[in-house]
Amino acid sequence: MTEAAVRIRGLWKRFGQQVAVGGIDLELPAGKFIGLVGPNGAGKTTTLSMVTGLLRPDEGTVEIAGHDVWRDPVSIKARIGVLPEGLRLFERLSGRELLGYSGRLRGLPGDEVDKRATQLLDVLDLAGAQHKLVVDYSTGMRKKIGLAAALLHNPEVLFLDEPFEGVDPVSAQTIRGVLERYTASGATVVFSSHVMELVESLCDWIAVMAAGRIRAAGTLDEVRGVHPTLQGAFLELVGANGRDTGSHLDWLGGGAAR
Ligand SMILES: Nc1ncnc2c1ncn2[C@@H]1O[C@H](COP(=O)(O)OP(=O)(O)OP(=O)(O)O)[C@@H](O)[C@H]1O
Repeated sequence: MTEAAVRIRGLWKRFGQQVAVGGIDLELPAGKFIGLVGPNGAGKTTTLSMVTGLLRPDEGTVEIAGHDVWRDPVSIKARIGVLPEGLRLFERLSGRELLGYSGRLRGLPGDEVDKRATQLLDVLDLAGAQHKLVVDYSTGMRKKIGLAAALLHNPEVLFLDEPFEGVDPVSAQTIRGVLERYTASGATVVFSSHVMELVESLCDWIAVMAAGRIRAAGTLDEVRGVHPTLQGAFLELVGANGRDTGSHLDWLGGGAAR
């Protein structure tokens, strides 16, 4: 039995009448590349926000490496790295300054921060843009500098909300390599994505969410079950098989304005 990196029990979050997360119990195994997948509005971001201490749950507990996220926030924050959705960065700092600031905030010595920042900027192909202000970065560059800031203190568990969105294929390959190396050393990556092929090729372990609940969780083979692809299993698990794909939009196409 593998040790759990993250233990979620009875997690709930409501926004008014809307139940965003409706009672999740989940243990995420340590040292794995874990994919959290689900359709739009399934509750992935809300779950990740509660798990990383960014959003207070209505009910339930989350433990990371045996520490309660909401009772022991300081020790948790030293152990995790987070690339949140809608990442807010210090826009008026350059990429290098941002890493310098993040590293010092984490209590790392200045020369170690400089060394790690140089290596991360190189690996993520941001060295040429390191003195540019973050406000002038492209979407993909923002993801990469956010990822570098999340990795700088070598966390035990890394949480990434849609890390590959807006990232070009070359950078995606690099990010993948960095993350594979990171998990091979025993660390855990938890990431959310809509791209099933990507999840299928990267993840050892998957949790499928829909309407605020976990529909399936386990190894890739367990979640795929009898389906040849994760996409097939996903569509069945979230109840989207046989859904109308727009056949009634008979006015669409052909280019003639009518
Ligand atoms: N701050 C908020 N106020 C009100 N409703 C919210 C809020 N945040 C999320 N919700 C609602 O909670 C539900 C889950 O949203 P969430 O962003 O967690 O889904 P998601 O799985 O991350 O979706 P996506 O894949 O589209 O990013 C949605 O119905 C959403 O409208």
